[in-house]
Amino acid sequence: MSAFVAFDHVSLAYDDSGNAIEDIDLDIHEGEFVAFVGPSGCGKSTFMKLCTGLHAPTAGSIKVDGVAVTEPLKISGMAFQNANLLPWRTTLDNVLLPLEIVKPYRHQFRKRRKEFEGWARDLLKTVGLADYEDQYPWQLSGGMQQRASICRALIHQPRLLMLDEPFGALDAFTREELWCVLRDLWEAQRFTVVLVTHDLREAAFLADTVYVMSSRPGRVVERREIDLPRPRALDITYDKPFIDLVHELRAQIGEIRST
Ligand SMILES: Nc1ncnc2c1ncn2[C@@H]1O[C@H](COP(=O)(O)OP(=O)(O)OP(=O)(O)O)[C@@H](O)[C@H]1O
Repeated sequence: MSAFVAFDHVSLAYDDSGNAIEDIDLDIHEGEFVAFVGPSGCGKSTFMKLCTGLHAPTAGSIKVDGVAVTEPLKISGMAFQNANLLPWRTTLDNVLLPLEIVKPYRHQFRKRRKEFEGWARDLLKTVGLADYEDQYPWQLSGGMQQRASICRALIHQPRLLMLDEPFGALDAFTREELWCVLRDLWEAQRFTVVLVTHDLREAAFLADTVYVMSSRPGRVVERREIDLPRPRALDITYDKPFIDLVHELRAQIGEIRST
């Protein structure tokens, strides 16, 4: 299988203080769900910026879908720790936003608005927000806002979904609920996912492959395939194989932090 995202010995130095990430060499296949974990400051967000063309590498090269990344990618959707919904727009209108901005949809927006609203409504229904389409962000809980933010990231049917700590600000129960929301969306649509997280359980539950990064300069020190069968139910997170796996990942990061 050829790589969908290909990092070929990539390094990035933001300034003359040295590399933020160094010699990242990896392939992500189309439809794969990968997670990046590592100590704070190891370069997880930097990896995302490189992957989506928000920064250019200082060494090495990056290809997405066989094409060198030289400008911001149009085939990606993104969600972050803060939902960042626009407070003056309803949930539905927030979800529609990328279609007003991203090519080729923006030129068709007026003409196809009803159809696009249908897409947004379908997504909102999938994540349990059917009754909140007309509410404003301040009328939603943090978990609901993050659900809407994931819908917004997916509305233009991106082939690559980039998630930077998307559930980091949520309580443990809501977080686990949203793992399942994301799992179901991914099972149904099989877009490629790059998830950056501090939560090792989250990485192990959701991902096919977990990359562990070292402290600055961030290098990939471990590639771990998660061979737990799919679809995965939350219950598996209480089973021994899962707990052992998370312990191993934790021990590895502990080692990195102490060196
Ligand atoms: N725009 C920038 N200019 C200069 N240095 C930067 C910039 N962005 C990040 N860095 C540095 O690059 C390194 C990696 O930062 P990055 O945000 O990618 O790490 P991270 O693993 O996502 O961190 P965290 O887990 O704390 O979110 C850090 O040392 C950071 O200070």
